[in-house]
This record gives sequence, C-alpha cells and structure tokens, in this order.
Amino acid sequence: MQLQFAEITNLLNEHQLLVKSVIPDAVTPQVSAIAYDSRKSSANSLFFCKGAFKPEYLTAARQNGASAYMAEQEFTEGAGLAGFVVTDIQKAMALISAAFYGFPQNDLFIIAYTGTKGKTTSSYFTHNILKTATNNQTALFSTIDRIVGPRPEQEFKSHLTTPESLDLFHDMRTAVDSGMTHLVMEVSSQAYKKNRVYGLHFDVGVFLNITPDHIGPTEHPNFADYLHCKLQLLVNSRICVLNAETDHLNEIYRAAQATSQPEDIYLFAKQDFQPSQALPTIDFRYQSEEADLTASQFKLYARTNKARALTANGQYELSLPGNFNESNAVAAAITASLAGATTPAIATGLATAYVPGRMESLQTSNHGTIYADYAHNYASMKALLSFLEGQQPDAKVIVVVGSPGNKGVSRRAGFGKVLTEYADVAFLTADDPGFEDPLKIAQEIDAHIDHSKVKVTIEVDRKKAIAAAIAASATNDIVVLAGKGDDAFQKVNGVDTPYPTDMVVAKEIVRGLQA
Ligand SMILES: CC(=O)N[C@H]1[C@@H](OP(=O)(O)OP(=O)(O)OC[C@H]2O[C@@H](n3ccc(=O)[nH]c3=O)[C@H](O)[C@@H]2O)O[C@H](CO)[C@@H](O)[C@@H]1O[C@H](C)C(=O)N[C@@H](C)C(=O)N[C@H](CCC(=O)O)C(=O)O
Ligand SMILES: Nc1ncnc2c1ncn2[C@@H]1O[C@H](COP(=O)(O)OP(=O)(O)OP(=O)(O)O)[C@@H](O)[C@H]1O
Repeated sequence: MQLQFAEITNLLNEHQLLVKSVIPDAVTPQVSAIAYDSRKSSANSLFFCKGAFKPEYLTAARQNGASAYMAEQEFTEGAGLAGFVVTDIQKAMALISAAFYGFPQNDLFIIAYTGTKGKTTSSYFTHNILKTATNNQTALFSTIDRIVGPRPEQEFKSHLTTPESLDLFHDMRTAVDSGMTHLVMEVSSQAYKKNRVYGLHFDVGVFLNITPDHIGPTEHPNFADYLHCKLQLLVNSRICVLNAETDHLNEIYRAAQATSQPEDIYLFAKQDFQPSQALPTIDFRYQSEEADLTASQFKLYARTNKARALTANGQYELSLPGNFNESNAVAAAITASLAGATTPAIATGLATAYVPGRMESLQTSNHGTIYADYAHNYASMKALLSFLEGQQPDAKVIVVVGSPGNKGVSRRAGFGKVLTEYADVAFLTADDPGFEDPLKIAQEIDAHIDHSKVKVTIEVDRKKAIAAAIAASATNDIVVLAGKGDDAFQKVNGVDTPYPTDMVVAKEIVRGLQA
C-alpha cells in the first residue's frame, strides 16, 4: 500500500487543513506506511505527531525510517523529511488513514452504536445476529474485543471503545480483505471529540440513551459537549434508529433529521406514547413478556408502514437477563433487520448471544447469587440494582464497587446515591485507581452514602472486598460485583496490572468456602 504526496496534499486542501508543506527534492514523493507511534514507524513511512507528543518521538520515527511527518507545527527534528503542517492533526490523520487503506468503509455495511449505556451489549447482540445472517462475514469493533475476520486469531482485545482513526481504517481494511461484508462498531463521544471517525459515514447509526457521564478534565468539559459529540453519529448516518425513551429526544431527533429523511429515522419505545407534537409516531413498540434472573422474553411490534416493511417484528428470547437489556436487544433486532437479517436469524442471534462481563452470574449453595456486571455509573447501577430488587424484593443486596481514578469523577457521588437507594451492604474498593489513592476515592463515594440505610466497609484490596462480601452473604442474598465486568486488569499508576476478573475471583472464593 502506498500514498503519493500529491494525494495527501489534495486531500488536506479539500478539507482546508493544509497550512504548509515542505518537500525536499531528495525525498521520494510517496509513503508506503503510516504510523502515529514512533515505535511502530518503519522505512519510507509518514509519521503523525499528535496528542501528548514529544519531539524526540519524531527523532525516533526518523531513526526507524520515516521519510515524512505531519504535525500542527514544524519541528527542527523533522528537517530533511517531507513535512506537512496542518490545522488539525486528528482530522488530517483520519482522512489520510482512510485514503492510505483504500477507503475500506466503501466495502462494508456499517452499523454504529452510541449512547451512555448499552453500546457494547447491543453491538454484541447485533454481531451475533449478523454472524448467522452473513455466514460469518460480520466484523465487530467493541470496547471488549475486535473481530476483524473469521479466523480465531483475528479476534483480539481492544484498547479503546473506538480506536484511533489510523487503527480503525487499518482494521477495516483487514476486515474487507478477510471477506467481511458488515461491521458493527461502537462510537464513543471521545471518538468525535478526538476526530477518530472524522469523514466516516455510517449506514445505520443508533442512539441508545444519554445520562451525564464522562465529564471531567480529560473527557468532556460539560454535558452539552458530551451530548453534542454523541449527536454527531446521527449527523453522519444514512439511517438512524433512536430510543424514543431517552432523555433529550427532541435534540436527538433534530440531529438525525439534519442529514436523514423522516422515512430513514426509526423510533422505538417500550411504552405506548406520543413523544411530542413535533415528533412522528413510534415505529416499534416492545413488551416484556417474562423477565427473570436467567433470561427474558419480549415481543416487538411494528407500528408504522416503514417498520412493517422490515423483518424485526417478532417474539424473542434473550439469554442475557436484565430488563434494560431488552431495549438493547430491540435496537439490535431493528438494525440487523435493516442490514437484511431474517426474523429467524434475529431470534437465534438474540437467544444465543453472550456478552463477556455483562450479567454473568454464579449460583452458590450458601452465599446466594453472585453477579459480575460492568455497571459503572449511576444510571447503569440503578438499572441493574432495580432489576435485581424487582426480581427478589426480600433479598439482602450486597454490592462491591469502586470508582476509577483520574476520570468520571461525578460517578463517585452517583455510586453513593444509588447505593443508598438500593443496597443493604456496600464494600467500597479499588477499580482502576490510576494515579489516585483508591482509599481516597472510596472515602469520596462513602461521603455520599446515607449510613442509616447502608452498612459500609472500605477494603481497597478488591479480592479481599469480594471475599468479605461473599462471606457476609446468606443463602437468599444477592452479591453484585460491579464496575469491572470481564476486565482482566487494574490500571494502577499508569500500569495495566493483571487481575483475574471478578468472576474468576468469586469462583475461587466460593470453591474455598465449600472445600
Ligand atoms: C484523550 C485521548 O483520546 N487520548 C488518547 C490519545 O492520547 P494521545 O494522543 O495524547 O497519546 P499519548 O498516548 O499521550 O501519546 C502521544 C503520542 O505520542 C506517541 N508516542 C508515544 C511514545 C513513544 O515512545 N513514541 C510515540 O510516538 C503516541 O503513540 C501518541 O501518538 O491517543 C492514545 C492512542 O494513540 C490513546 O491511548 C489515548 O486514550 C486514552 C488513554 C484514554 O483512555 N482515552 C479514553 C478517555 C477514551 O477515549 N475513552 C473512550 C470511551 C469513553 C466511553 O466509554 O464513552 C474510547 O473510545 O475508548
Ligand atoms: N440500555 C441500558 N440502560 C441502562 N443500563 C444499561 C443498559 N445496557 C446496559 N446497561 C448497564 O450498563 C453496563 C454497561 O453496559 P455496556 O457495556 O453495554 O454499555 P457501554 O455503553 O458499552 O458502556 P461503556 O461506554 O461504559 O463502555 C451493563 O453492565 C449494565 O449494567
């Protein structure tokens, strides 16, 4: 693969990004590789200087053979290389990466999910349906894993929910070259904030819900910015699927309408209601038939002609418990039908879907039922704990939870509030403390708990906290290990420290208690 300097210049000019280019005669006017990490740059490559960049990275890239660089300013370390100075390196990197990898998006039907909660779950549901419907030709880019081809070695752990643009287009190219025809992906608000998906258009964009989250010095300055970034997915999608029960529906519908015709916008809801005078009627309604601690059954009705023209109508079983997962499954059924899946494929896909670290459970003989779930903010913990309480109103609810360091600081108050509302006992512990002291984080959560309602213990060693919670539980109790899901690391002082996962820890403890 290669890219001519002339193509680079044209692309940058088309998007009014180019400030200046310096192309020494001695440099071959094309590159055969691109990189944003000096450790990955190779002979005759273009190096992007971005983010918390240091000039010595350019020196290192050059030593590894880089012949060109792109940055928001000129660097003396780049003298003698071809240099492209741009106004926005993240936008430039997205455009150049798409071109370098031959615009792989043009060969994929792309479904993208955004929302505060449910992106990963809905993506897994959709991927499981489309895997069958497309004869295993559907790729998945999720927070947990990326699947870029049909072979087992083409599945690997993700570092980000939405990868850097260069990695995104690289992986799309691999997917297309591996025979993939469809892609299901998550688009985080950060992806728009950081222009990781700049210039990318989606066949279907789904907006699941929005509640305050990801607000802080390293993420979004305020809620308006968070919402604005999320809305961009709809502006960049041909067909939009919207949860009509989300907050801010009017703004969300307006964003969808900016670039999609009303016939390409689908609304779904559980309740029978007319959202507002300004909005059309709901296209799909769903009804919970049965929802217990192991599975749920729901019916999905098409209520408008355009909805009836799809294959999403039906009665479905969902292997993942939690009534909140029904709305994720509805979104998956509608989007999969837009991608051509039949009703039986949707039914099979939902009935057999598995999402690592979401509602995993362990039934014990003397210590109740243990759930490991990724719920890690007020809204998701409320959804989880209210569901469990509804299922077993008399059970004692014991929760093990922590809050990450250096991000999502508002979650700490949210945890305090939700524990007060639903928990009987709480063990406050570590969850990716980063560069912060986990004890201080736990104390901050604790400051928001009403101690007349919840018995609180602070134990920053997560394994010990889980052991104490299980020891404190009796036969009919519920133990919730929240926040880490299937995460096999604890981020401590900038290092991903291996951690066996909450469920593995719980199983070991239960085995020990039974021995
Ligand atoms: C704010 C943000 O988008 N940060 C991301 C960004 O950081 P950055 O550009 O500053 O990169 P950096 O790692 O500080 O290093 C600067 C540059 O020097 C390069 N470098 C570094 C060392 C070296 O020896 N040589 C070298 O060239 C790096 O490759 C990089 O290009 O690019 C890095 C990859 O190049 C990402 O790892 C990093 O994500 C950080 C760690 C992160 O956690 N971001 C979170 C907030 C995030 O994006 N989360 C959302 C999900 C949120 C949600 O759930 O809704 C996501 O999409 O994952
Ligand atoms: N539709 C929903 N509404 C509320 N809570 C939900 C919903 N779907 C899932 N959850 C809860 O949120 C947790 C995270 O779900 P999931 O990983 O699917 O969301 P996400 O949007 O990918 O999250 P994140 O952006 O934090 O990675 C689940 O473990 C569950 O507890």
